[in-house]
Amino acid sequence: MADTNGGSITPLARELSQPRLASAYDASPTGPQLHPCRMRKLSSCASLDKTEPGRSPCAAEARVLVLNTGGTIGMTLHDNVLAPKANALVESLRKLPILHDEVYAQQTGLYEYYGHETTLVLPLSKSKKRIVYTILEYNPLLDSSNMTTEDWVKIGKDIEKNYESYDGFVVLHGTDTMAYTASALSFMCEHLGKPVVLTGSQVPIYELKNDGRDNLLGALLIAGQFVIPEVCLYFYNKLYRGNRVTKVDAGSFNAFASPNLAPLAIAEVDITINWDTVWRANTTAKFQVSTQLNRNVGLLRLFPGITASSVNAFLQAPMRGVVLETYGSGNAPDNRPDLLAVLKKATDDGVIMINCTQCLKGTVSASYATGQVLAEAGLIAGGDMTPEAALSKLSYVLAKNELDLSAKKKLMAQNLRGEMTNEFQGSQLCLSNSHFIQLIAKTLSISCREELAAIRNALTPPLACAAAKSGDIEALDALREMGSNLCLGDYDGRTPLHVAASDGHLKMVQYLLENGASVHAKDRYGDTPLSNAVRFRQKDTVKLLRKTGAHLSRDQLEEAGSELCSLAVSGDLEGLENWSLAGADLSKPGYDGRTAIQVAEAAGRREVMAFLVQLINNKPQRFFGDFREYDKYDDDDDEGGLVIEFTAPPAGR
Ligand SMILES: NC(=O)C[C@H](N)C(=O)O
Repeated sequence: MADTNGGSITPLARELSQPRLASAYDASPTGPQLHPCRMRKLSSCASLDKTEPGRSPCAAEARVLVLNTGGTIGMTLHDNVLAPKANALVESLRKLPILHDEVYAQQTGLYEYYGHETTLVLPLSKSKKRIVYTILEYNPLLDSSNMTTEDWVKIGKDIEKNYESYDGFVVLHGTDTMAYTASALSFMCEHLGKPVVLTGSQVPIYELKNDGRDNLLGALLIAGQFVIPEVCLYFYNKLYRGNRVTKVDAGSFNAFASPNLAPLAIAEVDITINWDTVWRANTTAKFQVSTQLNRNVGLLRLFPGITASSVNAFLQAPMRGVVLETYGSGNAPDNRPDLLAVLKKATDDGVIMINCTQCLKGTVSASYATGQVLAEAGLIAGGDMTPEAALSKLSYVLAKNELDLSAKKKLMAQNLRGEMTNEFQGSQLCLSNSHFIQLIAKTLSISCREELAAIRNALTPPLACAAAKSGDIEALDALREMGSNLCLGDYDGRTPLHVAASDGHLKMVQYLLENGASVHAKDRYGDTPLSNAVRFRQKDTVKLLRKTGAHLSRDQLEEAGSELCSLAVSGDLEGLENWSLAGADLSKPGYDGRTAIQVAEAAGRREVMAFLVQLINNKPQRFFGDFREYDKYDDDDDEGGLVIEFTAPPAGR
């Protein structure tokens, strides 16, 4: 097994690991040639950072897909009213130097490489990243007041379709119903591992003084640089969890609030991510979008004197789910038997009703008799959920036809995507209070909270990586219980999952995936846990990561052709199999235009050709050796009639 160099791949080790394969391939009869794409990337990326000899050429480029659904950000005045203007946004962004670097685009052949006119690139970010973004404009563009559940489904499907090609997603959207869309998408996106950031503006981006440029820039910087596996909303320098926001101001740039959850990030001089609050992945399942939504849901706001008959009319079929907006901490009149009877009848008939407060901030609690009556009428306490979140959650849960009514009710009471605060939260032991950190702080004479947090953030990722390296799940569990975030990277951006994947600690990989680790984390070299597992030939880990939705990046897929050719020349079947399991296209040409099969043929490696044919035909990939060639292979046969028969591998292999 390859030496993983302590779980952390130094530039030197990386350089040392390449030449054997590169030279074998370069020794091919036609000699080395540079693929045009690679030439572009090498020259462009070299100009970014010449000081890191082993850095993957494109580690510093991230890709973001922008779905432009409409909203004020792209509106212009027609007959004195604002309305969306089609086909105008890309051209005006292209002229804004803070949102597009034309020189870089030209010098690096960006347009030819990405093949479309709607791709732009941000100037170099503070952390030396290039964010390349492609805008997909919807037709028609909508004022968000015109949006329906069909539009949520379209956005969800577009994210799903493009998921593997981008590092993150930005959704441009009107502010009026943005909180509803953000909430709905948060539930629809199951096992999300990448950032989806909704944003828009209060003033069109075409106007002299507007908030659209800053909002779009901030959303792009976050979506391109941080693996925040959540549907978020970015507005006026703050990143919020999408299902926690509500629009609170129609006339200010500061239009949104997240009353019951602190922002996930604040973008001031620097972008500061509050990693303690960011939702952590806990799954080994692949990302998917659930597009089934039940439209028979509604919001009903209590007011003094509301009549039982109007409530009764509202609750009639086909209504299946209702959010009742109640007073204070979830209260309703307990002296109105007529009203309570109507509510009870509806829940008895199978309508799911959620109790949410009308207050902007706070939670539904069982402290008053006036609240108790609603529980008795069969309503489910909605905790501190916003009505927008509760409504879209109902729509999502009610559409799960495989579940019975009680399972649906159970889901409604559960925290699915961080939309409600768990009761036990807050009592969690925090690492900043732990003895270990306290001791270090004392030794260093540190007492202020910020410095304590800085120590914790600096110390825990390397500790977690060390535990992952030694396969010590107990130590990781202790770190996790103390509140540390197992998806954070060390000084090289390497996360515990990178380390465990490199070493093939399968149980550890499984544990990490179930406890917040992201399969999409990239280290400073652009490597992901999957690319590490491939490099170190950890076949079972490759399989598990793939099952969890890990995939090679566009650049890794591009470069795979040359890598496969090198492996083919050296007869490295195990290496080829690992690339194949990781999703590489085995018929991808290398840098001189030949495929691995052609290179194997030129090198006289028939066993490799046979193996590749078997992999390409998707036959069971179970052997590294014994097969017998059925020699109909004819070098002169231009039709390429390759026929190879395999014997069963010997027992016990
Ligand atoms: N600021 C905005 O975007 C408001 C606009 N009416 C919309 O929601 O589309």
